[in-house]
Amino acid sequence: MSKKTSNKTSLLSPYNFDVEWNDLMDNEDFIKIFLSDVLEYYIIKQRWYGGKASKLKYIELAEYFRIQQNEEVYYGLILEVNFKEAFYQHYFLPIAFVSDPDFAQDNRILPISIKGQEGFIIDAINLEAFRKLVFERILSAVPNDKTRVQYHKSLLFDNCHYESSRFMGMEQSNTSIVYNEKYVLKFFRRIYADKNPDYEMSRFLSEKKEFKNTPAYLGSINITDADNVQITIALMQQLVPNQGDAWEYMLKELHKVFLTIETKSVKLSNLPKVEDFSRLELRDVPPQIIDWAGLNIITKVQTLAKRTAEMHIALGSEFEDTGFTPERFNGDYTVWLKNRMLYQFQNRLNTIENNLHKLDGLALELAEDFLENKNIIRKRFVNFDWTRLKGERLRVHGDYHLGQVLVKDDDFYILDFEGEPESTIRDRKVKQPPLKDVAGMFRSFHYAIYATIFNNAALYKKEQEELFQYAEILYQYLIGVFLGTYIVEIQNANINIGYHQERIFLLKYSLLEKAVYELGYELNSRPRWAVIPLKGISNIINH
Ligand SMILES: Nc1ncnc2c1ncn2[C@@H]1O[C@H](COP(=O)(O)OP(=O)(O)O)[C@@H](O)[C@H]1O
Ligand SMILES: O=P(O)(O)O[C@H]1O[C@H](CO)[C@@H](O[C@H]2O[C@H](CO)[C@@H](O)[C@H](O)[C@H]2O)[C@H](O)[C@H]1O
Repeated sequence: MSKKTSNKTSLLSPYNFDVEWNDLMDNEDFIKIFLSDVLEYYIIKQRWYGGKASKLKYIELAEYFRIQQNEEVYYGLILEVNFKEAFYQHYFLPIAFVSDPDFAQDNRILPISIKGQEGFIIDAINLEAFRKLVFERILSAVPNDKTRVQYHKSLLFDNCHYESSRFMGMEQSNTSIVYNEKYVLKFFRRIYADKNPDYEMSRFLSEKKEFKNTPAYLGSINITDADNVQITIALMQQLVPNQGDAWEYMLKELHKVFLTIETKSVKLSNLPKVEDFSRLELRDVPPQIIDWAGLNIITKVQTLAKRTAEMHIALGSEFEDTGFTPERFNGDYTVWLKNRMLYQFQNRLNTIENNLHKLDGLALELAEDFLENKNIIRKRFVNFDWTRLKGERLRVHGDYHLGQVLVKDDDFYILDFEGEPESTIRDRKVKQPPLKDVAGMFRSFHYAIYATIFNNAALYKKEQEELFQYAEILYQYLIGVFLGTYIVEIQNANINIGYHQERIFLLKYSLLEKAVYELGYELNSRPRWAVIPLKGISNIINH
């Protein structure tokens, strides 16, 4: 190997290697230069890189494998990124060598010359030939593939051929490719030494349980690492043509509801209140509420509740695969839960203390209340007595909110089963009360209602404080209508989610857990929104 310059950017003249592409990964000089000289600079700029808030120490190559078809070879790399704060993360990066100087100018990682041929190493996903190869390898997958790189396909993925591919181009933490405008292949970027829950859940729900309201599972790629652990690197699903996600949809609908306050002169004092967590059928919703909010938002919430129940019914109806069989609450779960809650809570206290200066007005007031009430909140988390719970725990979605649901015509499709981003891969697979997902969705309703008020402050005539009172009434009806449908559906299918008081206890517990989780998320990424979970926490502890 000879090096023409010691500069560290990808605009350099190439590093020369006197080896074939097929042997490049055995070349120690290449690995050293690739990992330390250039990759650090490349990786921190990527959208999918999740280590931006920490200090990168060094990158190691944990594993590499070949993604190939006949003579065409690409490398899949599993990179171990080590941080100064004493933790590490793994990322998947497939690489290709291209010699066309006009190609992928913005996506080059390293200029090299291999056996005299000058070119660049790039992220292979940029290369159509690579995307086509991956598509064809999944399409031609054989049953029970036991090789190191296992391609799998479902019976639904058949009778087609490669036509086109493009980046999906959505705001996302992984990289998804749309094929033939019909299929979506998600390459996972952050990799965990296990099967990805998104793959497990998608395959289980769609292939095994034929749950229709999630994109159909079509195929996947898993690799077996040096410790014989299976690691998912890609998931192929049907593309669901849609009109956007349920978050955008709700924001639009809620804006109309808030405008109606003026156009129909809806008086707060005329709106009947409803008890927390009531179960409401349509006929239980008072005419004043229907007249204000409109029938559409109510029936949409019922449909979403039905789909949520059907997802949980599918997840709760497995008796063979122990990864999915329902379980009872027990002492081990309780110890696990309390440790997790206390750790998360302490971490949030610290985040609030460090970020108080970013808050003002109502948010600051509520944050100060939060700190003052810390012992009461902590006690709520510790007061979890499993001996009083009769319901079951299931595998759940784990990060269920309106942004994970697609709207298609009058129906909803549930996506992204990767679980809660801050949790370890093992924690994400722990069986939980399904009401935890329901609470996630209720928090999202609460978010959507408050986001509507904040986003449109100038368009509404009433003071914010008064709008918050409308907000709380609307929220209580929406969750009541959701529960009215959800509980009937789930009980008709004999899934045991506990008796009335137990359900309310689990909902409140999970709402508090989720709001505390959100508080950290908001303070780190969009402090202006921290007021929403703070309001949620205050509502829960003051009731
Ligand atoms: N099968 C699909 N059909 C249609 N759109 C999809 C599909 N899968 C994902 N999307 C779109 O891409 C977005 C990101 O997908 P998601 O699975 O949440 O990715 P990530 O895990 O990278 O965040 C979704 O919000 C949705 O808009
Ligand atoms: O990126 P993910 O979908 O895995 O989820 C994370 O980011 C979400 C924000 O996009 C965050 O959700 C929170 O904000 C939503 C509105 O943007 C709201 O609907 C959710 O109720 C609220 O939790 C989610 O918690 C986080 O895991």
